[in-house]
Amino acid sequence: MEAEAQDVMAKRPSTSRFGRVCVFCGSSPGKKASYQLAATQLGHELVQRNIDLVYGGGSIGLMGLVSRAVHDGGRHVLGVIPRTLMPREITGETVGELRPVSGMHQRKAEMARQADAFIALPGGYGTLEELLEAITWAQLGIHDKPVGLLNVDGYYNSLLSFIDKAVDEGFIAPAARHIIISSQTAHELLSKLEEYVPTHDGGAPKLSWEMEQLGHSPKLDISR
Ligand SMILES: CC(C)=CCNc1ncnc2c1ncn2[C@@H]1O[C@H](COP(=O)(O)O)[C@@H](O)[C@H]1O
Repeated sequence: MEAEAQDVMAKRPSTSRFGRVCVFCGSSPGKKASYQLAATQLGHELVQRNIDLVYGGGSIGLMGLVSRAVHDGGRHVLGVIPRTLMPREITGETVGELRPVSGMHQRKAEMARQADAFIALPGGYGTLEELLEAITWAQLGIHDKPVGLLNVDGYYNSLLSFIDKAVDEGFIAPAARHIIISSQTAHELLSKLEEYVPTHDGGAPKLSWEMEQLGHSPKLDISR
């Protein structure tokens, strides 16, 4: 194949079953350049597969890097942000569309509702909380959306070991261990997420995110 034709093939957008992916990540950049590089590479991978982004809004840390990479690549970026975090001195200058919500719970539900899959990059408490909630919701059958962990430089090795321990100790069902899909690279992770087939524990209830069941507003329906 001629070089020009190869170039066209390489640039040709691939198709994805995901229209939009939710990325959870640190509001800090982390100490290693590899974390920042991974955030940008994940953004490029989404662009290459024609996938839009929903995230927590804000231009700080890894959040800023992934959102800028997706926006600069021409895909839609939706930032969902509680009104209290909207002042620019808190979250910086954002790109794309910003959707204000009334609080942190509404933000998570809206991000989840808008996404076809979840990916966590390295991050701190906020990222862990968002990731674990997405996993918990999958376990309860509230959604069937794949949940991926971008394990950059082994950042999440100890979390994965802890989850294995929880399985060994009888607190997480072996079937639920498979909810988390992890990989060290964005390309491989997206490919695995595309192939993911949800398996449901026959005994687990299939919940819907409704007011009567969970005590929140009906806006928390995240089915898509
Ligand atoms: C008041 C304050 C410290 C604001 C920092 N600025 C922020 N702006 C927007 N979202 C944020 C911010 N800090 C944390 N988050 C949320 O928590 C997650 C990251 O938290 P963390 O850095 O992993 O723990 C993000 O996905 C986002 O949903």
